[in-house]
Parts: sequence; structure tokens; C-alpha cells
Amino acid sequence: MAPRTLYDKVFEDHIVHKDESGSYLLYIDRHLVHEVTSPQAFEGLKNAGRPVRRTDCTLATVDHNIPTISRVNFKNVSSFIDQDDSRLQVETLEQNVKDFDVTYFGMDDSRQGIVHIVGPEQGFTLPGTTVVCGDSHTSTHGAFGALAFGIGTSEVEHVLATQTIIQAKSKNMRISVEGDLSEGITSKDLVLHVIGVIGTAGGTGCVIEFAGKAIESLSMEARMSICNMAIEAGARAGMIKPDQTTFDYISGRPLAPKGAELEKALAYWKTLHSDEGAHFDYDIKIAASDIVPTITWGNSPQDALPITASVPDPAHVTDPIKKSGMERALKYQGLTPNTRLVDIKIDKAFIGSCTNARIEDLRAAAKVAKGHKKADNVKLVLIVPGSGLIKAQAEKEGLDKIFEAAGFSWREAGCSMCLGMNPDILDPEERCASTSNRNFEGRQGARSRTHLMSPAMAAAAAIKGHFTDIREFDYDTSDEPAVHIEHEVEDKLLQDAVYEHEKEVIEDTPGTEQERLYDIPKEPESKKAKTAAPSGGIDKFGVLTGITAPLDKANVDTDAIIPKQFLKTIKRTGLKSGLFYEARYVKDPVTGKDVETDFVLNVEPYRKAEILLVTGDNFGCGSSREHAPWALKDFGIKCMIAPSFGDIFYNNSFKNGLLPIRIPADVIQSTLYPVVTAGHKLTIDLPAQQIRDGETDEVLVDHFDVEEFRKHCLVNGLDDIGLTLQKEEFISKYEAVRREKFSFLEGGSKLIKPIKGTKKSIYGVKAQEW
Ligand SMILES: CC(C)[C@H](C(=O)O)[C@@H](O)C(=O)O
Ligand code: SF4
Repeated sequence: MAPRTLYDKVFEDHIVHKDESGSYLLYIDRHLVHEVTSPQAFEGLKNAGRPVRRTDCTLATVDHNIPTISRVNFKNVSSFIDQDDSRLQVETLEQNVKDFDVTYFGMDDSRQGIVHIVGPEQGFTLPGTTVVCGDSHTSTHGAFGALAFGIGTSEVEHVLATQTIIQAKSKNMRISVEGDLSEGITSKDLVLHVIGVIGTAGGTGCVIEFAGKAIESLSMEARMSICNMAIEAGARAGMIKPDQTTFDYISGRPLAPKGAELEKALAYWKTLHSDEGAHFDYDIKIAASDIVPTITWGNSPQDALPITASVPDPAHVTDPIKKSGMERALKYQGLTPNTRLVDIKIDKAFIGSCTNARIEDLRAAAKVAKGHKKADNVKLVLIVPGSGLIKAQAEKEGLDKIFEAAGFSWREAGCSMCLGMNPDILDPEERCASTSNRNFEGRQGARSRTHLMSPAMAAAAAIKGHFTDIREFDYDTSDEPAVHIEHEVEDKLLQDAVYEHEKEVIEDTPGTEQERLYDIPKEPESKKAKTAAPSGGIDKFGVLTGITAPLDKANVDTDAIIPKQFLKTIKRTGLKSGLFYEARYVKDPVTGKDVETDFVLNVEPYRKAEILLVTGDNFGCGSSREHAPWALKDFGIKCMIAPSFGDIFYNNSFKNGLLPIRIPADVIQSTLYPVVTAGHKLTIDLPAQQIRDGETDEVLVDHFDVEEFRKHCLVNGLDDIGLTLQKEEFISKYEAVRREKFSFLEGGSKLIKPIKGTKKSIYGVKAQEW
């Protein structure tokens, strides 16, 4: 057999079926679910009378919408969450997990937390598995050597119904970080540096394997931070080969295999590495010694600079798209070119998110905060642990006390100010030192200004009141040992906790030990997918002649296409007014009402545009929110043309009957843009894969690429869940083989019983006082 990459191996081990057009049906081992991207998927199942195929492969928690204030008085979601739409989304999930028998960690369960923290923490995420979630940062789980990627809501429904996903094979990219990281340099600096080098579109169409000595010497927490941000480099997924560090992390976790099954798993996991001589489409080398403390200045994660640098000056940029992008970012961020980064003052700091809210991150921040107080100009420092268990662990180590003594605010677990779907947001023009992963316009609140950095750097900025080079920070080293917990001690704590919890589960579960641990709970025959209703169908796409709106911008993220406040709906429609909301409206200072700007879609004739012609790369990057294509569709857009698209957005568009077309930037500039700006419509002929001038019928693009299977579905208006269910025979066959070969994956989340209402932490300490 030819040498294969880590990605090739995991991909190939999950192929259920390959059709003639070259499209694959992949089996999904682990499906994580949260409240924002699941309501419409469960609704779809209900409408079609479909069950969740593998409840044991599905695990749900709640994270985006929940307040992070103390839960001392928590009774239930209805009385605890004030915001109506947030409450509705959480309540809808709670109803759905009951209706579909999905294991759920709710707000009264100390295992609740950010979905990407909970999966690994429970041992649900395992090497060599396929992991999906309706969330772009699912790439996090790739740190275990899993193939993990974000999906849209239609795909969530597809996975719930069929336990499979339709996929094209991505390209292989390797980023090797050679040598040792310098003292004080963290995984966050490393990943920001990498994105600064390859750009936010650098990984488009690829799965990135992070390799090299610097990566291998990192802890699992640090590896997760890196894979977490692979999506910010535009990649489909990030992966790191599993090794002893991985196996040690997994061992003893509640859902990890045990005994003979663990031995069997280890034998397989040890084969998961790229073979000598395996082919990589792109092979990038980075010297670890080049990496210094890194922070972002603009509105894209690629706007990363060493802390020793100054704000860039657009006067030195020649490329017109880059120059105007830079000018816009500087204006938005309220920055003056050539100001030293260390001279920029902050208003708030946020230490949290699925990138940096693990115990190691909190320890790093506490080490900096110890013995200090936040600066007077800093109004708020939010410390938001990634899960209830991390919170409990931090409290056991006394980190909460260190933070409180420094004047920081110690909170309950959730996504919090990373996205601000809950009440934790910045006020307009406030500047935040943030450990999250996205610095998009409006990300942390309308007109908010975000700068990404490591936990230690964010804590140092909070103490000093301005960005600070952590290498020059004055640590209170005399107290350091009190904060630093030896790994062995920590591991022991975790092991005890896990076993204690597991005993509880096993005692409650009938059957033999082997059955209890490894058997899939039997679905009643009547609930099997066979009963599924026929395909629902999508709008057909044939030949479209439509008004085409030009959009002269690169890296348009899905946060910009549809901001977070519109994600709280539990429906797929009604999003028209939210489309490009921040760009289309400004608030009238007197009346407080929305007033239209001169954004292209507010101008005639583009109010009736059906096609969007984007000149810059990477349209629809970032978040997996399917609300972006829903909003475009609601507006009337049916086709988007751009040099490249964010992977998840590209997929989501097809699922909704929208056609994204990739056309090289120079062809757009030289051929399409002049026709469109001259006021001509375009004709998109999908069957012929051609673009013509809508007025003269002149052929402008003789051939554009589109995968055969996607074209087939679009032209015929086919719903792919219906199509996949016709492949039941292949799915069952794969499952039979999987039961033998990967027996250590059986049982999944059903090995844990929901312990709703429990006040007990698995650490055996009083984690929360509710
Ligand atoms: C809500 C969800 C769709 C979104 C994502 O996909 O990333 C969110 O987690 C984010 O970080 O923007
Ligand atoms: S990126 Fe932020 S909002 Fe998205 S899952 Fe992670 S913590 Fe939550």
C-alpha cells in the first residue's frame, strides 16, 4: 500500500460508500450538539418522522446562550435565563434531548461546558474517530488524531438521521514547527503566528496536520488550542498524530475504553501517523525559534504581529484590496498607524472560550495575576472556565481566589464574551484583550474591538492596563509554587474523580460489565431509520439570469453575513433583515432607529439582486452558522461567485439550493466585474457549467467546476438525507464491521447517565453551590 497521511488513514477507515461521481459517504463516530445550531435539525427530524440513529454517538450540552453569573440560585432554565430568545433556544434543546433520548449536560450538571471542552474531558473524543458538531471549532478535537470538522444545521440533521455525512476528500497540508519554542511562548502564540504566515485562506480545501518537535512537546490542552484555530486558517480540519501524551490524557476518562478494549484501541491508535514518504499537497516549515508573543491588531486572525511591533501603516501597502481592508480595520479598531502595540490601552479583558479556557490556561493566567491588581483603567476582567469540571478543579487549586484578589470576575462555564450571545458583551468601541479565536467586527458586541492573545498576555494586559510583552512581566515568583500543581497530582485528582463517577454509572446500569461498557443500547426496531419519510427536497437550480451585485471585499466572514443576534432563532426563515446587518444599517443617534447605509444591497437595482459577485478571497469564512445561506436566500440571492469560499459555508449553501461558484480572482476582475458594474445581469447556466452576459448572452466563463454529486442534487432539487437513507444497506454493513473492528467505540455517550439535578462534582468537591 502506498504511504498514507494521518488524514488519509482516518478518512479511509470511515468510508461507508463511494459513488460514481467520487463523492464519499463517511461514518460519523462522535456527534456533539449545542443549542444554537440544532433546533432546526431536530425540527426537520420531527417533521420527517425520523429518529436519531445513534444516540450513543451523540452528546449534547448548552454553552452559547447561557449567562455566566453565579448559579447559586439556579432552579431551572425558564427562571434563570432572562433573554427570551436565548431561553427559548436552551429550552428547545432540553425538549429535543428528551424527545430523542440524547445524553445531555444541562446547566444543573457540573459536566456542562463549552461543547469542545466537554467532549475531550469526558473521553468522548478519541483518536482516529470522526467527530462533527454544528460548530466551526470542532477542529479542536483533531488534537487527538481525530478527523473533526464543523458542519451546518442541515448536516447536523443528516448526521442525526443517518450517522453519516457526504464528503469530498480534502487536500493534505502539513505544517511542521521545527525546534523548541522559546521560554514563555505558548500554543496560542504559535497558532497566531502560523495564521499570520499562511493567512486565513491559507488552509482552504485542506486538512492541516501539525507536526514537528515543537508540536510534539506540547500538552493536550495546548494541542487543542492549536487545532481549535485551524478553522481560522481556513482549513477543513486540523490534526495532530496521537502519542503517549494523548494516551495518558485519555486514559481513565469516563467514556474512554478500559481494560482489553483499551489495549485493542491502543494497538489501532499507534498506527495513526503519517507514513514515511506520504504525499502532502503542501508542506510548510516554520522555525519555532521565530515565534514570539503574538497578538492581533485588526479584524481578522491573520492580522497577527509580534508584541514588539507597531500598528501597520497602509501607506506602505500597494495592493488596493489589502490597503482598503487595512484602512477599514484601523478605523474600526480605533488605531493609529505606527503606534507601538505595547502602548495601546485596554478597557476589558476576557480569559475564556474553547481556545483557552482549560485548566492549563487558567493556571497560566493565575500565575500572572498572583499578587497583582487589575489596572484602574480596566473596567472588567472576565475569567470564564470552559466547563463546570474545570471550574471545580481551579477552585480546588485556589485559582479563583487569586483572580478575585486581583479584582477579576470569576464566572460559570460557557462561551460568554467570545461571541456574546449571552449578556457578556463589550460596549461600543471598548477594547478587549481576549483569549478567544475571532476578532471580527462586532464579534464581542456592536462596534467592539477585540485583540487575540494568550491567557498570560491577556492577564498581563489586565494588570498593566495596556498590551504587555509577557517576557518583561514581573511575576511574583515567590508565590509561584502555590499556583503550580504538579502534573502527577493533577492526574491523580482526575483519575480518582473519573473512577468515582464511573462507579456511580456502572452501579446504576443493568447487564454484565462488558455489556454495560461496550454494548450499544438497542434502538427499538420501530425507531430504525427505515421508517423515515421520503426526501423533503430543496429548490431546483437550472439556468438563472439575475441582477448581480458586486462586492469588493476579501475575507467576508459569516459573522458579517449574519451577526450573532440573529442566531437565536429556532427557524430557518425570517433572516432577510439581518443579512449584512452591520454593513447595511447604522443607528440614528437621535431616534435610535436603523438607517440604511449605501451598502451595495441597499442601492437600486441591487435590492433585487439574485447573484453576488465577490472580488476577494474566502467569502463565508469563520463560523459554521447556516444562518448565513438562510439569510442570503431570504434576501433573494441564489448564487454567489468568488475566488474562494469558507469550506463550511460552501457546503451549507448547496444544502439550501444556493450555488457558490469558484472563479479565479483575475477572471473576476478582468471579465465579470466590468460586465456587472456596467449594469448587466449575469446568466448562470448550471447544467452547462457556464456563465454568460445576461444581456448579450456572450459566454464570459466557458466552464466552472462543481462536484458532480452537488450539481445532481441542485439541478434535481434533491434532499440528500433522503438519498443517503436509500444507502441503508451500506450503512448497516459498515456498522457491523465497526462493531468488531472498533468495538472500543461502542456504547459512547450512553455509558454516562444524565445526572440531572446533581449538585455533586466528579471531583468530589462542592463544585458549584447550587
Ligand atoms: C454558533 C456557531 C454556529 C458558531 C461557530 O460555528 O463557530 C460559534 O460557535 C462561533 O464561534 O461563531
Ligand atoms: S468559538 Fe466561542 S462561541 Fe464558538 S464554540 Fe468556541 S467559545 Fe463558543
